[in-house]
Amino acid sequence: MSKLILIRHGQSLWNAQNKFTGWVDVPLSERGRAEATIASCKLREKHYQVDVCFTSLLMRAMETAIVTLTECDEICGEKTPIIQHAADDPNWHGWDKYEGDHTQELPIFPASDLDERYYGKLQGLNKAETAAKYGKEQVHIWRRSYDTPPPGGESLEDTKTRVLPFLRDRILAHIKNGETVLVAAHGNSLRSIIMDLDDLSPEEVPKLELATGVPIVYEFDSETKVIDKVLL
Ligand SMILES: O=C(O)[C@@H](CO)OP(=O)(O)O
Repeated sequence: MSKLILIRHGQSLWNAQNKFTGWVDVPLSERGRAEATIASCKLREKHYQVDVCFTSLLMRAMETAIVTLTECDEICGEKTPIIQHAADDPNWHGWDKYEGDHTQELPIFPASDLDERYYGKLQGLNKAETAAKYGKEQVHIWRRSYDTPPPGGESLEDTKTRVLPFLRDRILAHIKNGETVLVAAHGNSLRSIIMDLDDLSPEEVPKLELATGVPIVYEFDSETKVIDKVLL
């Protein structure tokens, strides 16, 4: 049975400082790495084996993917997770030049399509201070409404517009093959995916909150229809 395991990155240093992060490339905190370790153990307990992994280009999602896949490495089977960088730099001398045994590799594909929502002028600001300045209600609209973007940034609708083609063309292609896919990404790129899979309306999605480092596992039937969803 195909599975899609979604994981929001573990706590980042700016999550810990309550700052808007968006596209700023902030690494995990110590707690964030511990959350990814716990996620890895939970996946092992369930005997899940990952066939392919997708992450955003941002370090906090990549770190989460690597820790999740390597802490309890049974979830990779006997395979080695290897990052498959996009080879569009002419000076790139990377994995595509290597002609080894690709059957022993678990590919990790980093993709900007899965990046966090761009938070525009709010990036780097403290969330509580911003709420004190502009009002709690306004900041809640910027953070959780479907179609109102934060100043100079992306709305959830904008984020969903770039995430969904990637979900359909890249991620669900593996689900159709009966594979187990791990996606390590962000609150709002994952909200976009969950909105689609759970068929949530723009009125329902503001209530959807995702904890850091908690795997959400979807199971699909052979028609790529969701038949089960569990939070580990
Ligand atoms: O700051 C951000 O990039 C996101 C996720 O941490 O914040 P929010 O929860 O407001 O969407």
